[in-house]
Amino acid sequence: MLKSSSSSILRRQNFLIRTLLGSHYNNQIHIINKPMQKLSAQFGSMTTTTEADSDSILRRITPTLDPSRHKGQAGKVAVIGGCREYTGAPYFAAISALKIGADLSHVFCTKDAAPIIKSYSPELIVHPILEESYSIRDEERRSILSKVLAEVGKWMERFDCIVVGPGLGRDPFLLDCVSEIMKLARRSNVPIVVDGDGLFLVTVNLDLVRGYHLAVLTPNVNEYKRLVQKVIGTEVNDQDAAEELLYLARGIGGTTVLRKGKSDLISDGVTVNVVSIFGSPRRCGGQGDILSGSVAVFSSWARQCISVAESDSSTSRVNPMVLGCIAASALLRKAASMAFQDKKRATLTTDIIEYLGRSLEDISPAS
Ligand SMILES: NC(=O)C1=CN([C@@H]2O[C@H](COP(=O)(O)OP(=O)(O)OC[C@H]3O[C@@H](n4cnc5c(N)ncnc54)[C@H](O)[C@@H]3O)[C@@H](O)[C@H]2O)[C@@H](O)CC1
Ligand SMILES: Nc1ncnc2c1ncn2[C@@H]1O[C@H](COP(=O)(O)OP(=O)(O)OP(=O)(O)O)[C@@H](O)[C@H]1O
Ligand SMILES: [Mg+2]
Repeated sequence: MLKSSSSSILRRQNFLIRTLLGSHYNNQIHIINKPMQKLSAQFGSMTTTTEADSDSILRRITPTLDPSRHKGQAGKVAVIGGCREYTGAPYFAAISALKIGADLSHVFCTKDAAPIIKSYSPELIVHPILEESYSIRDEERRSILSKVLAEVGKWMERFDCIVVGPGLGRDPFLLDCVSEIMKLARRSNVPIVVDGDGLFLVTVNLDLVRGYHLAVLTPNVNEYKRLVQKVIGTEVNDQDAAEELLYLARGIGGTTVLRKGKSDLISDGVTVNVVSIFGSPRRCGGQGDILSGSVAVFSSWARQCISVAESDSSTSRVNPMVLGCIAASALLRKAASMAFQDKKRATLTTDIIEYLGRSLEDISPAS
């Protein structure tokens, strides 16, 4: 890790952050309730911010199980991901959405990944429509691209949110198709959670999400590093983590960014929130996929909640994508902690998924 005192790059970054954000944005580092907790203890940040009151957010946005509601009203989400190498990631994201309470969960994946993902669960609606370069001829590209778009287009407006990237892979033709799917989602005002290889794509072409307030990026340590390099042009600076994230989110035009780590930091360029509830010391793969599926559901619920309470000006100022991130991060950590209590070193992502329901039940009981 670079030290700010020893790096001219970091000095430049600090200067940029302070100049561009100025005191105005420092004042808006947001505090969603709860006792003050200095981030400096963890990050050495010059910013004081607080732990988000995730329990009250979870209670506020989780819909009641009302018998008058019909299928679909609790959320319809889609995961765009799943290829030859990765079939677990899209499954984890899509099944987590259902376990939290969404009504329908789709997966749009490559043709060869589809039967495998279907075999994991009959609950998922799996569309075998994407193609990788190895399986097509050059002259077929254009017609396949339009077929993919027509197929996804039939569904797009029905979705409350799409998750782009878990287990997507990095095949160039596949990523071209997914870029077009993201543009379609934007035109249809469908929120987009970008994770995994979707972040690789977005880091190469930031315009896919720039200025889109219904997008959330959920980078892990490597994905965050690449984003910071691309947007800010520096190395990651953990000394001023909150300011850096604020600056990054503003650099992408107000897109929400959830930086995953020991504590999860969330910013939309206006506020910075932290979720640091104890989770699990196990770092098995797939936990980020649970998170992206969960953000899709909770941000959809937060949007519903805010649109119902639109007359209340204090609620309508709140960014539903930020609320969705706080709720998802907290729920995952609570579920991970329960799974670890039970399974200890043997804890795997599938074990954590099994605790999502109980974790939410403790905060927002079904009846
Ligand atoms: N079972 C599955 O199908 C899974 C598939 N996954 C998918 O795998 C693809 C690549 O994701 P990655 O997260 O590996 O991509 P990254 O770009 O984060 O990782 C690339 C490399 O960095 C390493 N790395 C990852 N996390 C690290 C950390 N915290 N500190 C230091 N090094 C780290 C990895 O081992 C890998 O060699 C994505 O599409 C992702 O969704 C993952 O979600 C894990 C589970
Ligand atoms: N050091 C840590 N301590 C506690 N929790 C952590 C730590 N690192 C990550 N997490 C939590 O684990 C979850 C997944 O983060 P992680 O960085 O593993 O994502 P990822 O690499 O994208 O995962 P995936 O393997 O699904 O791609 C996040 O919600 C984060 O809060
Ligand atoms: Mg990941």
